[in-house]
Parts: sequence; C-alpha cells; structure tokens
Amino acid sequence: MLTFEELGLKPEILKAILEIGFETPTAIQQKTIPHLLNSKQDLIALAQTGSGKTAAFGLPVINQIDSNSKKTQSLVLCPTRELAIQIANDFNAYTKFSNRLDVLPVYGGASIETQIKALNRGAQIVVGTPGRVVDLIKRNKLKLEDIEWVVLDEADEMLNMGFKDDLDFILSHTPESRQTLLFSATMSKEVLRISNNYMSNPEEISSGKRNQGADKVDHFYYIVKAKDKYLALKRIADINPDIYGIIFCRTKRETQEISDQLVADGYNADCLHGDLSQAQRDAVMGRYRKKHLQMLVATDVAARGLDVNEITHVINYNIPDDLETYTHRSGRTGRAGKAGISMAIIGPRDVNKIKQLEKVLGKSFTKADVPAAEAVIEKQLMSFVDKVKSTEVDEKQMEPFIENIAAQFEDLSREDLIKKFVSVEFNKVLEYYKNSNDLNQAAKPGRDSEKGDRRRKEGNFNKLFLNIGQKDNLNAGTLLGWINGLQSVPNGIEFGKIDVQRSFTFMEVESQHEQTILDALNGSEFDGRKVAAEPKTGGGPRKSNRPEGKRHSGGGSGFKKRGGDRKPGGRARVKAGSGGRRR
Ligand SMILES: Nc1ncnc2c1ncn2[C@@H]1O[C@H](COP(=O)(O)OP(=O)(O)OP(=O)(O)O)[C@@H](O)[C@H]1O
Repeated sequence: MLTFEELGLKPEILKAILEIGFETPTAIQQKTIPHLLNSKQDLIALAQTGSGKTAAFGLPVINQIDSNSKKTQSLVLCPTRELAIQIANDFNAYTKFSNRLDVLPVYGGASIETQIKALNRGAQIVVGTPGRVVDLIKRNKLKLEDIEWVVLDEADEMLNMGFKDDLDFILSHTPESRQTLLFSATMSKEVLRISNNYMSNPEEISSGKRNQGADKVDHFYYIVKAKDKYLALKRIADINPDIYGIIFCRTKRETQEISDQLVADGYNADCLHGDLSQAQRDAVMGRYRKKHLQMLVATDVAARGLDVNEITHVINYNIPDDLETYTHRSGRTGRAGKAGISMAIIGPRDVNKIKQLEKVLGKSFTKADVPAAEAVIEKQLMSFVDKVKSTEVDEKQMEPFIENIAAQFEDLSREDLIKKFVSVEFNKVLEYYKNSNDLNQAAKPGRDSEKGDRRRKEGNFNKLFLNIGQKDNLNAGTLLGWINGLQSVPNGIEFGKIDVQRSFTFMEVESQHEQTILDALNGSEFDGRKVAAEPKTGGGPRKSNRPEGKRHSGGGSGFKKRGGDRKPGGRARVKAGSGGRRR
C-alpha cells in the first residue's frame, strides 16, 4: 500500500495530513490521487460512504493549485450549504500550511455581499451550491475562465433537487479544457446522465463493490404498525441511552413533527430541513457536531454527505424505496472505518423492500424486536446507576450541607434511600411504561405477493381513485403505511395493486372493505392535502359527485395523518407518542 508521501503530495500538504491524523490513504485515495496528479482525463470516482472522497479529490487538486495566482482555479459544487461549509472546512485543514491559498464557501441564505468581498480578495478554490454560484456568475463576481478543475460532489442529489439548469449554466461558463471530476457513493441513472452531459471520456475508478454501503455498518429492522412507529422510535432511543443518532424522515413536515414530539417528550433532539433559516440550520448543526444534541431528525436532502464523527445510529423512520437513498442514509454512520448501526422501522408489508435492499447491497439485515418495557426500564436504570457511580462529588462545596442532609435521612435504611433517589429520576419512566404493549408485528405479505395476485385474480378487489400522488410525496409504501395507521382502518384488510401517478393514485382494496376505506380516506389529510377517494369505474378517474372534502356518513372527517387531532365527538385520535411525557 502506498503512503501519502509516495503518492507525490507536497510537503506542506503532508504536514497538514499528519496534523489531521490521517495515517494511510484510503482505498479510493490510493487510486484517485495518482490519477489526478498525472492526468487531465475526466474522472468518475465511486466509493462507499465515509471512505474519504473529500480528501480523494481535495488533496490532489490543492496540490496543483498555483498559489501565486489569486484567480479561481477550482470549483467544487455540492447540493447543500452544510456540505459546502463542511468541504471548505476540510480543505482549510488540508491547506493549513499552504501559504496564500484561499478556499471560499458560497451558498444561499447567507450575505452575498460578504461572499462578493471575499471573492474580490481572491480565492483559488470556491466551494458552492449551484444556485448561489449562478447568482455570483450573473453578477460577474465569480469568474470561471481560469477554472482547471470542477468537482461535482453528490452530483445525483444536485440533479434530484432540480439544479440541472444551474449546472448547465455554470459548466457552460467554464473552459472546455477543464478537468471534471464526479464523486459519488452510488452509481445511479443520474450519475450516468451527468457523465454523458458534462464529461468527456471519463475514467471510472471505483473502490469496493458498486453501490455498496459502508463496510462496518450492521443493518436491523423492526416491524410495527404505522401508528406505533413513533412509540418504537422512543423505545429504541430509550434502550440506547447514549445514542448519538440521525433519524431520517420522508418530508420536511414529518421531520419537524417528529422532532417536535421528541422535544415535547423530553428528548434532546432537533431537526434539520430546508424550511429552516440558514441561522437555524447552522445552530442545529453546531449543537449536533458538538454532541450537545443526541438526536438529529433530518430530511435526506439536508443530511446528504454530512460527515459527523461517531454517529452511533442511523434510524430510517420509514424505509426508502430506492437503494441510493438507503445507502446515503446508512452511510452517515460507520465512517472512516468505524462501526455503526442502521435501523429501519417498517410496516408489516414492507419486508419485501428489506429483501430487495439485502439483494442489491449484498448485506443481510437482522430482524430485531422492539424492546419490551422491562428491558428498556432495566437499561435506563443501569445507565442511571452508572452515571451516579461515575459522578464526581465536589467535597468542598458539599461539606457545609452534608451533615444536615445526612440527619434528614437518618431514619431511612440504605435500601430505602437508594429506592427513593432512583424514584426521583424514574417515576415518570416507570409510569410511562406501566401499561405499554408489545409493539412488534409479524411480517405480512407485500402487495405483490402471490396471495395478493391470487385474490386479485379471483376478482375480490375493487379499484379506488385517490386525488393524491407522487407530487404529494406519495409512493405505494407510504400510502399503505399511512392507511394502516388510520384509526378507523381495522387490521387485516388486503390491498391489491397500487399505481401511484404524479397527481393521483389507483389502488385496489378487498371489495368487502371498500366502503370502510372510502370512509376512512375521505376528508382525511395526507401531508397537508385533503384526500378525496372514490370507486374507479372504468375509463379513468371518475368525476366526484360530492363537494370536495364532504365525507361519507360514519367516516372520520377532518382527521390528519398524525399528531393528536381530534375526531368529531371530541375523542382524541391515537397520538403518535401517546403515553404521556417521558421525563
Ligand atoms: N486517509 C484517511 N485516514 C483516516 N481517516 C480519513 C482518511 N481520509 C478521510 N478520512 C476521514 O473519513 C471520514 C469520511 O470522509 P468523507 O467525508 O470524505 O467521506 P465520503 O466518502 O465523502 O462520504 P459520503 O459519501 O458519505 O459523502 C472523514 O471524517 C475524514 O476525515
């Protein structure tokens, strides 16, 4: 294995690497550094999450920057401002001993004037998000005519976020002679599209198997009813008192809701998503990186590529449909050769998705049981005992009071005293778990199962039309999860084929339960949108004969997807996280 010295990096960079603490180059660095130092050929580099891709492009690019010129020579594009800041910070560490070399992060939500001033002073390397980079080019403040290296980091996510036009615009302002580098953990259709559109005859370098997740991550899944997902999340958090985790949710709204509920229940959590201001996002990331926050609830976009040390758990609050998303999520743990745990909380019909992930990732997932109340209580108690044992006593401060305190407890035996002290901390936990149920569910056949097919063939299914679709962040899995979580939907209803289109959905339901499902769906809300459902009678969506939102008799009108809304009659709906405050 080659050392950093043997790879041909400059002494000032080697000194910086030594100070950072990198001992040997990672597998992808072994391959990309010599290529980039010796060739101008475009490069696609694929390596698993957490394998050191930032240094794999950063070190060789920095090594070749002409620090005698103040012109911008390298542009790194990435999808989010957190990532831009992170990459710029990493580059600053690599350039610590390189004189006159400036790295500037540019991203939206922060003062453009400050960024323009810094650009006027000159920065050889600019790391930015596409929108802000376009803005700076249009204002003629960011000049790209001397760019030699363009790096596209998390390029697929940039396309997913709709930055295609921005990328076209930016790259059309860079010289043809530039070297374009694309770094990704996954080889997706988007990555291919980018290489076709923006790269010429790229060399492909990969380390490890394509699309493979981080090596040392163990994968687990829990099967629970949709309405119990939040309770399961709390139990997972409670049985891991030292958790330092990321919880991934589907939408900004869900991210905010779960985070709010966790905070209300006494957990040390906060959220990261695109509706927060720059200042809020910076504050959250700052607290999380310093470990002042134990749980970060995040959207996929906001947390893409984040490198936070020693994340213990990645929790998928729902299982994503595509492999790329799962790989990027689970890759927030198990970084730089460390171990990590990735968990998915899934519905009874989602097991087939786990099987698919197992196949493509080449890793097996272990089915785990949501811990029972007794186990959680024991774990919490023992963790408390450990904390008490390791707490340092400030004898000097304590001294004036101890005699008095001891006198107060004179009548209590040692055992009673312990019980009382522990109860101060634990009565709420014990109360919360007193009547708790087993949350575990057995796997049920997925919607494409043989049984489903057979029943469909037997003609037991009716087709429904729903006015929600992909643009409401819906897919078949989330639809089933949501419906199964509605209180008025009894267990055991079979669903057949589900066809989610952009703005509407067809779904099959057992004929004898058609009305139950229509009643439950009509008037309910999915992700803020009022749902209308009706039987599909041949030839396309049927025109509604009811005013929008008017419900069938006997159904639950106006109830929302989650979160303590009340049904008519005043009875509280099962609130995710019901059971009272934990602390
Ligand atoms: N040669 C090395 N030796 C030890 N640690 C390293 C080395 N190179 C990088 N690292 C560390 O590994 C971690 C992951 O690196 P980085 O963030 O570049 O991963 P990545 O491959 O870009 O991951 P992702 O695909 O998730 O964005 C960082 O904390 C980084 O400091």
